[in-house]
Amino acid sequence: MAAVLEVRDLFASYRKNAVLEDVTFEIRPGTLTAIVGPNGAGKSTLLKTLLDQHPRLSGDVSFFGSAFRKVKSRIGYVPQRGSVDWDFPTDALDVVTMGLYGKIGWLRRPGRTHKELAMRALSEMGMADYAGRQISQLSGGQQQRVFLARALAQDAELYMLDEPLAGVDAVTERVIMDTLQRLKSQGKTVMVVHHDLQTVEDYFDRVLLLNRTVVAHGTTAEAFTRERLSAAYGGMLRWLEGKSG
Ligand SMILES: Nc1ncnc2c1ncn2[C@@H]1O[C@H](COP(=O)(O)OP(=O)(O)OP(=O)(O)O)[C@@H](O)[C@H]1O
Repeated sequence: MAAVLEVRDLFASYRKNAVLEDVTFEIRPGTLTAIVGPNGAGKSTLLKTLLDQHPRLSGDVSFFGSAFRKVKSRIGYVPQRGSVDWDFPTDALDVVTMGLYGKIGWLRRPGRTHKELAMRALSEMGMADYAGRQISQLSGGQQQRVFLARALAQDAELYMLDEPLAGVDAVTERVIMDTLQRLKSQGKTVMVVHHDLQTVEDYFDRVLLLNRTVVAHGTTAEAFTRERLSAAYGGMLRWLEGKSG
């Protein structure tokens, strides 16, 4: 089957500081992949560069065999919660409805069916009761659920999430992971920047281990090994001492 995402020889930097160097990998449909690596490894920059939010110096990126701008509506992106202005005066339902703009068209106003789609996505995330709540008045975990509802409403084929589990409680973590597993079982493709090494093996079937370049990529059993992790993190990882395999 054709790749959902193909990345070849990708380089990116901030001014003169190289962040991504010669990044090459391919994501197949129906997979759930954790993007793992130390702080500053370039995980967020990778997502932003793939999604044309950060310039690439060189390299090729194709989604479904096309450039990002041609297939945008098939890709749902959930940025890091901290990168968003949550004081912006809008409510949860509007945030989700705005995610539908690719479908609505920029010149048309959302109609009743769009609001219904958005409500359904909020309900799936257990957030229906908060539809009319200003987003500044939601907890971190609730904001994260609204963000995921927005991506769900978009009905994308590929979902890219930047640390969706950061700072959320155990219930929200469960809701989010169940949702991602369900998307996978529906044949969708999901890529998640993930920090908690303890849960990688439980939650994900594939791992892309990144430290400026791809250190390992494959099934969790292949890529998430002691050897590969120490290559990515250096000898600094105490947690590795207790890890088998
Ligand atoms: N806007 C920016 N301007 C300059 N340098 C930046 C900027 N954003 C990130 N960087 C630098 O680029 C490198 C990669 O950052 P990035 O946020 O992509 O890493 P990350 O793997 O997502 O890190 P973390 O796990 O801490 O979120 C870091 O050294 C960071 O300091």
